[in-house]
Amino acid sequence: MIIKNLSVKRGKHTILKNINLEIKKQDSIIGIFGPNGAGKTTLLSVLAGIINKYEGSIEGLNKENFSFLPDKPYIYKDLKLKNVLSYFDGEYSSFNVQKARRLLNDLGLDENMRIIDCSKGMLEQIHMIMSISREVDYYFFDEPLAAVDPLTRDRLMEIIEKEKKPGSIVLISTHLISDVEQLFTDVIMIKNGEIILYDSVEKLKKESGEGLETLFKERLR
Ligand SMILES: Nc1ncnc2c1ncn2[C@@H]1O[C@H](COP(=O)(O)OP(=O)(O)OP(=O)(O)O)[C@@H](O)[C@H]1O
Repeated sequence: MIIKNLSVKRGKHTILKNINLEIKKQDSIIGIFGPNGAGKTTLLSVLAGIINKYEGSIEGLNKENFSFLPDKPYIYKDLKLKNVLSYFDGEYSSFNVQKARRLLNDLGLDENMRIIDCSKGMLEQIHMIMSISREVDYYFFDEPLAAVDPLTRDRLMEIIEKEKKPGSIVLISTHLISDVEQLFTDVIMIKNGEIILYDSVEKLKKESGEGLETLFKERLR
């Protein structure tokens, strides 16, 4: 995926400023960090085609080769979980229904449960399972692990690592840096709509001798 000179404006306000990124390292899991309002959701929404008013170009993405998990629940509340499975199965040729069933079962989520009866954390798990069960080249997850308890968070992180399509690339925006930092191979930092850093975690840690959260606070001060 190659992003060239990407800018997003709302009236006089520029939300993303001339972003250039080449994201091509297979099997990378990239954390997108930045303060509130930095532009993380806007960037992921542009990549997912939700926002289509922008300047610049994005190469390498098409309707069928990415899976997007927005920061708010979007699954229709009146459905039972089994209907959600059927819906995804019919809607996306990339959806692996056996994988989704296995993961729901592993997490103890009953297919007969109605979405409206799910807790916030359960909803987050269901959305993640639906998203990761698509066999795609790119996964875009916007703040996916905010509502789950620490044990479930660990299990979901394991699921992201193990269950994504082999060779695929995952972009995850999050504020939970220290909780999830072992998941990331690379980091993108955004400040005021600009990319101020894109590097591998290994290199950053070696250079600074710090954890990612300390680095984040230093760079974004
Ligand atoms: N529809 C809109 N109209 C005007 N401004 C917007 C709109 N959507 C987002 N913005 C502005 O764009 C900026 C970036 O917002 P965005 O949601 O991308 O940030 P974020 O990094 O995801 O923040 P957070 O960490 O709080 O979720 C903010 O200043 C926000 O006010």
